[in-house]
Amino acid sequence: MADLQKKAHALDTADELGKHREKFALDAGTVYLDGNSLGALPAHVPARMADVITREWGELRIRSWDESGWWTAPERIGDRIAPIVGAAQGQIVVGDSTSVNVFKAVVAAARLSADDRDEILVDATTFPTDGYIAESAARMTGHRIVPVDPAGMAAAAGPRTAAALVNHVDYRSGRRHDLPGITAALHAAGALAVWDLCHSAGALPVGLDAHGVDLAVGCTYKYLNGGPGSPAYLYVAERHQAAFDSPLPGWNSHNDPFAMTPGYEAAAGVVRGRVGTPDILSMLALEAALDVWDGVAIEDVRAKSLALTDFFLECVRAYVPEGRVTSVTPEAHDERGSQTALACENAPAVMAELIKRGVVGDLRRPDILRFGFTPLYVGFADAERAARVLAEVLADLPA
Ligand SMILES: Cc1ncc(COP(=O)(O)O)c(C=O)c1O
Ligand SMILES: Nc1c(O)cccc1C(=O)C[C@H](N)C(=O)O
Repeated sequence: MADLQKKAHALDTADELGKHREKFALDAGTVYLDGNSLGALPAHVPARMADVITREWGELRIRSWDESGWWTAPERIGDRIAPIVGAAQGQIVVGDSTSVNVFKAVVAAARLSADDRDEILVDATTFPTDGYIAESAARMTGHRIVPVDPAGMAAAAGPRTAAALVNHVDYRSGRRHDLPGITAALHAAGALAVWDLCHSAGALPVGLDAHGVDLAVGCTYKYLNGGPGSPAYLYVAERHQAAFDSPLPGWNSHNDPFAMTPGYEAAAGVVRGRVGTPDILSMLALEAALDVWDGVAIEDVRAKSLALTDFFLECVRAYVPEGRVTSVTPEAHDERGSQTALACENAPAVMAELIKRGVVGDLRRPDILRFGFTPLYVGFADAERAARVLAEVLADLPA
């Protein structure tokens, strides 16, 4: 135990990203490993929100749509997210929930594809909302959903495939899927690639432009720390924007919204991914939260994320008796996101007790303990403590 604690100390001392932790509101008594569900609060956000509420809303009122830049916030904040996911400017718009953006992206992909293609492949292991929404979208566009395990996605794409909706990192297992390979295979089959980045954006490089992704969606409340219910985003590759035909053509995506004409005319660019009035308070909290990324390279975040999950597993192996937990997250670095998922008997009771003892992960029923590692604020001593407390809890609870 002392050896691993010493090692954690050495790793934390050498960690260039360690200094970012002080930017977050965290308490020393808690190891927070649930940033893959709700990211921690960047400490400067409350002051910014006080200004938004008292001055921008309270004093400027309606003038803030122009003078405080409220109207253009969805594109402006999209451009802040862009470098984190490897996109050039002008391709990401922020707003609505991930679910709503899945709907826009799947319908738009179906409309962008050739008429004789009637299948939409969907990650069979997807977070449920993507599956539900894709199924409804497909019914509306006259397509058929084909559930496919991501490992078989490249092989499943064929002449009838219009598009595929795939998660970059699986919410449950933490498995990272092969975004470049699957995207290339879909393109070779003449289909479009739609990616859900909820569990990868802010945790690892995505390379949307470099890999030729067509459309993508993601949330901002996990590794981007935007806050509970912060707006999601939609990526539309520049080459698709002119033909992007939104199924939700609200007035905010109109070419001249304040003309208030009865006929719809889509705005140019990614603005056509907007729908109605943006949720400005959440959006501006997200914008402020993104300040923590100034000067941070996503490659460095990835390197630390892998080191953290490696070290956590090393500590689990050292402390937890063989057979009590089984990692369902792949060992191979290129198949892993930024979480470790451990299958465990009696998992609900184990997670409840972990949380009581200050180690906050979460449970995915029936038997998965999820531990998310956010490299900007989680350190190696946290990983060691989490594994140690897990071993103590398991020793105190019957198998
Ligand atoms: C992969 C994935 N997609 C979508 C969502 C959620 O969508 P929404 O933001 O609409 O709740 C989550 C998590 O909540 C998720 O993990
Ligand atoms: N979005 C969430 C919420 O509103 C409440 C509780 C959890 C969430 C989540 O984000 C869950 C998460 N997507 C997951 O991977 O399980």
